[in-house]
Amino acid sequence: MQIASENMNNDAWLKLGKRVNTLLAQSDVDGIVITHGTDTIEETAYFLDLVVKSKKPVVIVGAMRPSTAISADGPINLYNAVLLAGSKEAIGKGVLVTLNDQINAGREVTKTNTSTLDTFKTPELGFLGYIQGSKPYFYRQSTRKNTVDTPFDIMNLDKLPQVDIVYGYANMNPIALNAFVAAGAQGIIHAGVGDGSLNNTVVPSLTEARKKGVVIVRSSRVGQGIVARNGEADDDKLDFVVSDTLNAQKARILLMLALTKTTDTKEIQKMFWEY
Ligand SMILES: NC(=O)CC[C@H](N)C(=O)O
Repeated sequence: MQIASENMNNDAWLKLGKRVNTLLAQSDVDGIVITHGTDTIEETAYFLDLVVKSKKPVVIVGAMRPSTAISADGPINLYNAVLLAGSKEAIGKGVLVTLNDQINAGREVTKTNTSTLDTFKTPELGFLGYIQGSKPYFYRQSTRKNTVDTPFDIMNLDKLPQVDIVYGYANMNPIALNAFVAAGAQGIIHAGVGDGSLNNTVVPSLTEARKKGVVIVRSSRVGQGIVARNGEADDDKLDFVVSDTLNAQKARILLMLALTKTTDTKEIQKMFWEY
């Protein structure tokens, strides 16, 4: 597909995931490079990290400068991506993202700057390694399960459950949340302030939604750190799930896939601690 990545959607992810799995099952394919717009690279990377059923390298790559710019970064990024996807070092590391001579994990990478070349980062936890002189150098690896070690199988799916994101802010109101639930959301990611705090104005609607069976995940708008269970809300009583370190857009990916397996909030919580 040739789309701007702001137009990425669930159907395209399913199509891409199936294609990647089909190609990786071939013995003459050693790895895959996917070129991708940078706006939603982090979502596609985590989606594939959870649904690809192979240890062969899958590398997603983008460029921050247009090809017409002075010192465009596309050519070097693409070159690095191909060598990474063909390297032994990248086998079993999950889906990887490379730009700017750095390698990040699909679960953790996020776009941190609207425009600069060094925009892709793994805040605090750090990137996995460098590519220098046509060689990948790895220093660390995510401890979270990916690819062959997750239970998610998309090969027979033609739709993903509706999960929407509600953003927290001072003077928040429940209008958007109520609209998502009325429109059939099966899951809501609440990107709360601080460590996932809930404004009093949305608690009744969240509680009501949960009673209707909607799974509520408390994430944070901060972008770094853990949202811990029973921290800023009584998750046990409310029967909510916490996102651990996943930002809202990544929590949405995991919750969609989790809901293809179960609606049990205890099981879903375990997934957020495991993947
Ligand atoms: N720098 C880019 O990747 C282009 C941004 C574009 N909006 C996209 O994500 O597809």
